[in-house]
Amino acid sequence: MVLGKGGFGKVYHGYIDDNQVAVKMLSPSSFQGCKQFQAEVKILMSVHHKYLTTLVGYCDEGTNTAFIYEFMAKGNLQEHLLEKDGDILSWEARLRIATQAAQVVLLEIITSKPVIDKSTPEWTHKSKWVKVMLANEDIRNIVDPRLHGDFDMDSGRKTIEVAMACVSLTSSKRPTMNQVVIELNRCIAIETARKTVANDTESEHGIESINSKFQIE
Ligand SMILES: Nc1ncnc2c1ncn2[C@@H]1O[C@H](COP(=O)(O)OP(=O)(O)OP(=O)(O)O)[C@@H](O)[C@H]1O
Repeated sequence: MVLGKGGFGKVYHGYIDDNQVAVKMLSPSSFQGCKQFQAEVKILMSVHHKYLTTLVGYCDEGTNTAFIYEFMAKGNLQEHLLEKDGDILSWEARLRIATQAAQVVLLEIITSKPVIDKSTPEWTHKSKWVKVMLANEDIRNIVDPRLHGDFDMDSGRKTIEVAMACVSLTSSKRPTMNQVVIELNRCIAIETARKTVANDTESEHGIESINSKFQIE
């Protein structure tokens, strides 16, 4: 069964003994190619992290080139974000995923793996729109409307600012991954507290306010 398709080629569902695995076959026309395959195997064999899918093996025999990963039963993030029906991810869950992803990126930076794609024309257009909304304090229009405003506005604004700063064209304006993780963790704390003290507006939880400011181009 085909699970999906990425830059290397198709990904199939399989078994090793009784364990489910995902087999990513390198297609002959793959634009990521053999060099990238070898680089990825080298990194994934040495890097282990709870937020990184584990590489359980690989095959590099003649024209048969494949990665074998542990099977992720809950599917991919994009499907969850774009899902029309069913459960949508809460703001808090999204923040946690972003923070965990940032931690992985941090790990990838430490291991010298390139991670961030350059901006596209579509992105330039979209980022201008986001900046206008941010300037107008109009973040409800930016955040997924299916959340119906069920998130803390301060945490929402800060998350968007962090995201925008991360994709600044000028590298000196981009925050470090440590800063990203710290800021997103603050956003999570605010969101968690908002839920915890929903019936107690006079919160005494001493949540740190978000004062730091990123420069956004
Ligand atoms: N370990 C896995 N467990 C379950 N499904 C997976 C797994 N790995 C990949 N898939 C499925 O296959 C699809 C393609 O994955 P793949 O990693 O090739 O693409 P990608 O995320 O675009 O990465 P890239 O193109 O950078 O290799 C995913 O979106 C997912 O649906």
